[in-house]
Parts: sequence; C-alpha cells; structure tokens
Amino acid sequence: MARDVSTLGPSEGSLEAGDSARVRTPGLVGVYGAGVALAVALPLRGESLEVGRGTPSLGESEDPRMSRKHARIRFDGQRFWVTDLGSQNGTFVDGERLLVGAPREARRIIRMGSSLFVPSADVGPLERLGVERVDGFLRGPSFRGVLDEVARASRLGTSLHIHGESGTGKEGVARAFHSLGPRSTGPFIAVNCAAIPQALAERLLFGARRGAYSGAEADAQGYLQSADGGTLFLDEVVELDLSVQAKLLRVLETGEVLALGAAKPAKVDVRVCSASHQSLRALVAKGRLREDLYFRIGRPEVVLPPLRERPEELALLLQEQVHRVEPDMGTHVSLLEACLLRPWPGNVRELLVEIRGAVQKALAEGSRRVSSAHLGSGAGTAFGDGEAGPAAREVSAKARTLEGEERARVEAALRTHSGNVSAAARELGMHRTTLRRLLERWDLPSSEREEGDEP
Ligand SMILES: Nc1ncnc2c1ncn2[C@@H]1O[C@H](COP(=O)(O)OP(=O)(O)OP(=O)(O)O)[C@@H](O)[C@H]1O
Repeated sequence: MARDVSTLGPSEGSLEAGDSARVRTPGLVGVYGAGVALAVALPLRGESLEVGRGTPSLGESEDPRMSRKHARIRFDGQRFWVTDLGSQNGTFVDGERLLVGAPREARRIIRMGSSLFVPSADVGPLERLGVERVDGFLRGPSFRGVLDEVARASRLGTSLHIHGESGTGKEGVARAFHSLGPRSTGPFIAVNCAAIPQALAERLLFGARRGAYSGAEADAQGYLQSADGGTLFLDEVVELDLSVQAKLLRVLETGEVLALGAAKPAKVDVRVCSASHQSLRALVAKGRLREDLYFRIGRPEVVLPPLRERPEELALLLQEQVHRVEPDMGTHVSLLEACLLRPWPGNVRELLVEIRGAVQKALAEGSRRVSSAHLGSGAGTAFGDGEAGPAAREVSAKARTLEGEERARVEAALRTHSGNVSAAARELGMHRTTLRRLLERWDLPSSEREEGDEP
C-alpha cells in the first residue's frame, strides 16, 4: 500500500503486542488551532497541565485569540477538570463559557480562544504514532490498532469479520485484509448483500449454466468464481437468506461451488471478509444468521470505532474535504466545534457529504470561511430522540440516502468527463483509487483512457 502523504505527528511504528498493557497517559488532543486542523497530543504527566498560547506541543502557528496562560487542566483519575486562568477570550466546555477560576468538568470539547481540545484517557498512542494517510485513507491510532489486527488475520487466517457502523470505512479495511495477505495479487470482489435482490442472490453468488433458467443464454460466473484466488467481501452478509447462507457455508467448507444448472461442482479458493453494522452474535441469537456460518466467517472479528470516537481524524477529514471542494476556503472554529459535538450516525460518509454542502452554501453567500451556520441543522445529528442513539434500521436508511447522493455525484462527474476516471476524480476532489472502489462497488463503467491520464 502506498503511503501517499506523510503523517501529522510521529509517523513510524505500530501498536506492538502488549500495547494494551502499557500505562495510560491521560491528556488533551489538540484538534484545531490557528485556523487549521491538528492532531497533537498534550499529555498530562503531572497532576495538571497549563495550556496557553506558546504551549510547545501546539506547534509554531500560535492562536492569537489564546492567552499565554489560558486554562489549567486537571485529571482526577476518572474525570478531567478545566479552570479558566483569567483568559481574555474565555474558555468554553461543550459551547458553555466558564467563569474565571471556577473549575468545570470537561466532557467533550474544550474551546480556548479559537483552539479546540478533546480530553482523552490515553493520548500515548497518538503521541507515538500520530495520524497517517495511506492510499487516501486517514488513519488515527485506533484505526491503526484495527489494521494491525487485520494484518495478523490476513497473514494467519482465511476469514475476517468487520463490525462497524455504516460509513466507518469497512470496505477500506476489507481491502487492507486482501492486500496484506498472500492473495493480494488475486481479485478483490465486493458484494453488498443488502443491495442484491434475494431472488437473484444464488445466481449472482454461485453462477449459472446456460439454460439453467429461462433466459439464461450463456454461462454466467458467480461472485465466488470471480473471486477465485482472491478475496470475496460480503458487506451486510446477514441480509442473505438462510438457504443461501447454507449454500455459502458448503462452498467455504468444501472449496467447491455448484453453479445453478451445473452437473459437477468446480473448485474455488476464496478468502472471505464479511461486514455488518450489527453484532453477529446477536443476529445468530435472533435466528437471522446461521450459527454454523457464524463460526466459519465470524471470527476473528475487528471492531471499527465510529467517527465520534475518532476526533483526531474527524477534524482532519473535515478540513481536507473543505479544501477539496474549494482550496481557498477557510474554516471557522464554530464549524469544527459543532461537528465534534454531533454524533454522525452516517460516520465518514455523512461527514463528507454534509461538509460539501456547507462549503457550497458558504460559496453561494460569498463567504471566505465555512462556519457552523453553513451546516445543515440535521447534519450529523442522531435520529429519534438524539439521546439513546439511533435505531440501526434508521441509521442504515440515512446511510443509503447518503450513498445515493454520493453515487449521483459520481455519475454526474463521469458523464461530464465521458467516463474518464482521473478527470472525474479530480472534479470530485477524491483520490482515483477511492473513485475506482466506488465504481467497482456500484458496478459503474469507466473509460480505459484513465491510465494514460494519471497525473
Ligand atoms: N479514514 C478514512 N479516510 C478517508 N476517507 C474515508 C475514511 N473512512 C471512510 N472514508 C470514506 O467514507 C466513505 C464510506 O466508507 P466505506 O464505504 O468504506 O464505509 P462502510 O463502513 O463500508 O459503509 P457501509 O456499511 O455503508 O457499506 C467512502 O467514501 C470512504 O472513502
């Protein structure tokens, strides 16, 4: 995998075995300062930490709205406390201004001047590893921890299950499982099981011989045959009917697939990576997933944390998206603060769509900075009461709408550039590899001319 942009903060190294046993370092994560997104760790080595303009970990670009001695942070072993030290522009916790000298528990976001900080029980991994960008994907410490598990699973096993909310980047992780393993030169076939009509699922997965059903005029390969020698990614695997699940299990156990209408099975050698936004164990208990299939594809499992638990990535993703849409557009601290306070049920996909909309609104107003006022009121907010978290079905409905919007934009860009992937990717402000993944996923055609066009 190509490391295409160097890291923010320390870049080399990975989470070592035994990392979890390491002593935790509580502290703050600086996510925004002086008009730019950051990902810096401010560890609390003693009992407390004074933060202000000139704090060394904040780097060279100083926030002029921060006072030299702005606020003190204390950690009592469980909770963080913030005290404003008489700053000129105030200290805010989750948007509420503190009285000078009166400590307040820091919950989610601390604003000092125009800088934002997130309390964290352990900033050690961020301090050591920073946030890196590989193949167009931003990877903070928690994502990289997941990728280390994926690398192990890829080297040692033949299956992997990814559990994560919609839009958290499960497909990117599935591709990592493929490319880090011994079959990386083989095909990677991604199938969204929620999008295939169940009446066609068998035919699409296992293939069909000519004449197997009326209208079958030629032999058709199934996804399993197409993935031979490589990896089959089954997104939302539980959407497959139980009878199809039984056939899939047989293929995985025997290494043979029997196409519809075929007299003899054919050998296939496929690694399976599956994904789900719900817990597979719970789905087994509800009778929606066969227990025997669970034991074949449900282990090992990696859990992708939702975007709201990866604030250091959220700020960087947001800023990158703003610059993709309009390179000269600035960001106002209120935009970052509002986004960091919202739960983003549609995760990265939702964030990217909503930020695009906010930039377009700012442009239409002739504004040079995107602020929270440009953000849609429903952007990133939970469905339902907003307290208990959205019901899974509602989340995926919203995610489907967002995916529809993303697809419409991609189709329009391809039409404008007559199917040329490089040109369309430039217009969309996304990496070519990302666009190719989306085209594969939606089975959209592209022009062969793209390769010669590479910048
Ligand atoms: N860490 C990241 N850095 C950059 N872009 C990301 C990152 N994670 C996800 N994305 C982008 O967010 C979008 C959604 O990601 P992806 O399709 O992998 O999510 P998913 O979990 O598979 O979603 P679903 O469950 O709905 O299929 C894609 O456009 C992807 O490129």
